[in-house]
Amino acid sequence: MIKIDHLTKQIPGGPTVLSDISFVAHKGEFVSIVGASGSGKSMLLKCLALREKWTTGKYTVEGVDVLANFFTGQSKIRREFAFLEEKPILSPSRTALKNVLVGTKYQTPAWRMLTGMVRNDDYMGAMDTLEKLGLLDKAKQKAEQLSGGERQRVAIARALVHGAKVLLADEPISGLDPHTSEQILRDLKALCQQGLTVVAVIHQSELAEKFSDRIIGLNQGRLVLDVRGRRLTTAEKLQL
Ligand SMILES: Nc1ncnc2c1ncn2[C@@H]1O[C@H](COP(=O)(O)OP(=O)(O)OP(=O)(O)O)[C@@H](O)[C@H]1O
Repeated sequence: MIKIDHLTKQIPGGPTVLSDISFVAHKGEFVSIVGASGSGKSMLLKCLALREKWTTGKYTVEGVDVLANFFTGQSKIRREFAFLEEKPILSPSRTALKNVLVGTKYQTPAWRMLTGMVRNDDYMGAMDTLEKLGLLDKAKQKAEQLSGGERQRVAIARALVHGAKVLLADEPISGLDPHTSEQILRDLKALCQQGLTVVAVIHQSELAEKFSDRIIGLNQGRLVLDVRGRRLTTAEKLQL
């Protein structure tokens, strides 16, 4: 379980961009973060990924205080939490399969990223994962020839192959057409049913309602909604 207690982030010498945020995300849950532009969604996700520091507050994973424990806290997050960028960074001249196998700088040693060398027995797992995400026929295609939705799914496959138990996705469907957006969210939902935890920034609240188990709503850095297992009421939507 991921647990955030009273997290506040103040930019040094600047504004407070997250104020007193508390929520939990259980294993296998699909949690959407919604809110207007500038409400702090990406900042919250980056704090969860340890890409940003917060000012006060406690972050625990499986009961372990993340900041107080290096190996069972910070190191575990770096190993098991994958951050999915809005526009995934793939190596354009490498195939989808090679991108999945090689991993990112957070997932794999630098020498492997540079040389592209992988173990033969890793191939089967990568192909299985690409198949699960409907990309088997694209495995040998160069990343630069893939569509936006396919690139996003390659990034998801890459995270899974490198052992991600939690996906932190920053607007994973931004710029994609409605059909592809739903396909990606359906894939993520199916992975949650297999035990993956997903925390995703989603701009369209109707898609968040359709696919997520829990909706966290932010307004000007404050948590204004924490809704589980149902759609948002009109009054709740007005709070965003
Ligand atoms: N380094 C920084 N210095 C000052 N302000 C910052 C910094 N980083 C973020 N902010 C501010 O924090 C607020 C929240 O930013 P964040 O990117 O989390 O918003 P968001 O909800 O993800 O917005 P969007 O939906 O437009 O991507 C914004 O007002 C932003 O300007």
